[in-house]
Amino acid sequence: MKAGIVGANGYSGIELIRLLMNHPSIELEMLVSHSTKGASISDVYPHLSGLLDKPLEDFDADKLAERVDVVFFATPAGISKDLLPECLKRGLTCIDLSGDFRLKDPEAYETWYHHAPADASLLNDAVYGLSEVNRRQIEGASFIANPGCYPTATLLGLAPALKDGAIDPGSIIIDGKSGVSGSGKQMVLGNLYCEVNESVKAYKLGTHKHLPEIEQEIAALSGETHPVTFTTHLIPMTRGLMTTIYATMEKGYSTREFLQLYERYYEKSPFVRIRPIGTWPATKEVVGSNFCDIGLNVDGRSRRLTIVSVIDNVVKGAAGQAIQNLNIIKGWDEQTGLKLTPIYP
Ligand SMILES: NC(=O)C1=CN([C@@H]2O[C@H](COP(=O)(O)OP(=O)(O)OC[C@H]3O[C@@H](n4cnc5c(N)ncnc54)[C@H](OP(=O)(O)O)[C@@H]3O)[C@@H](O)[C@H]2O)C=CC1
Ligand SMILES: CC(=O)N[C@@H](CCC(=O)OP(=O)(O)O)C(=O)O
Repeated sequence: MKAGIVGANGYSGIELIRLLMNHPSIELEMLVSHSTKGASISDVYPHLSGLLDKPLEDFDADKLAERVDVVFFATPAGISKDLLPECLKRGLTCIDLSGDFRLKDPEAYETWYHHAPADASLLNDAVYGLSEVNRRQIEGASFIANPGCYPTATLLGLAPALKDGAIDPGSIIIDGKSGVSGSGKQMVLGNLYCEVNESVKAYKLGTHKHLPEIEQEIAALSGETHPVTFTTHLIPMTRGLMTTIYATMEKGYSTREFLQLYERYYEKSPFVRIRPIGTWPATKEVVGSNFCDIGLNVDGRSRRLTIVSVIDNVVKGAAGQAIQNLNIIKGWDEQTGLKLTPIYP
């Protein structure tokens, strides 16, 4: 099967390249860029010298349709909503890593993303690609809205408890922390070394575009719509993302009972690892891999459950989950091309 990447030059695009180069059933055929077309990908990224010397090309839906079967969009918000429909029309399988098709409500997209929304019927056609939770809808689909990085860690952390009715969906507080690659490769003053190093800062309080996405999917899991509190922090590391989630318990489970519930829910999900009682995951334990590691703790005094969920933002939070979704679409083993050992130390 042949693949194209639109936005090949960005951080998620370059991670798609790294992973797809090792996928046994995919051949990388067309790399689309915006500002560096004409150059070779290895000119822009010398770490690929001698490994991949493909040219970066202009977006052309007809050329993509002639040359590839699947297109990954790793473009900033507001781009794929215009380009992707051209590929869908031509019968291509499309996987969008941006937020353009995640929200079902076009007005919510306009409010949170400050762009005109995609066509409402297309928003309905897009399958929300949270692999472990929506596997059945993803099988055989041709159009995936890949989840955001914070929503991936958050929703995998919440899904078993919400499905069971074990926590109150109206009580959820999410404390998110991300490495700087989460912001992409564009130049931003706040991402400079001196601004980030030896510091932790909160950002986008109450305005983060992942808020409506998380609320939409909590409603899908619990059947109830509630606002959540979600605070994001920038951490001086390149990759890695942690969400620490707090929720009031509806059922009087012990930590051990919650762990059993989570083990059962993720029994057939090789990329989700549940930590044994009394241990909680660190980002370093998943970086470079498609794993989401989850640790739990019941605070009997406050009747709250604490969930700690970690991922690599560019793998499970972007490129890895996108490939996992393609594997599910095609009926291949979900782990094809993704058996990656985390990089340690
Ligand atoms: N970084 C992360 O951890 C995650 C990112 N995402 C999402 O994935 C998408 C990509 O993010 P990320 O890789 O971080 O972003 P980057 O800013 O690193 O890269 C985006 C790339 O998109 C390209 N681009 C911009 N406009 C166009 C266009 N009109 N046609 C073709 N290419 C275009 C740019 O190419 P050029 O350089 O050639 O101009 C740029 O390289 C975003 O929507 C992001 O929100 C999702 C989850 C996690
Ligand atoms: C550190 C950092 O800035 N992270 C970005 C992640 C956004 C992102 O990746 O956006 P989508 O997943 O919605 O496409 C942020 O918090 O805005």
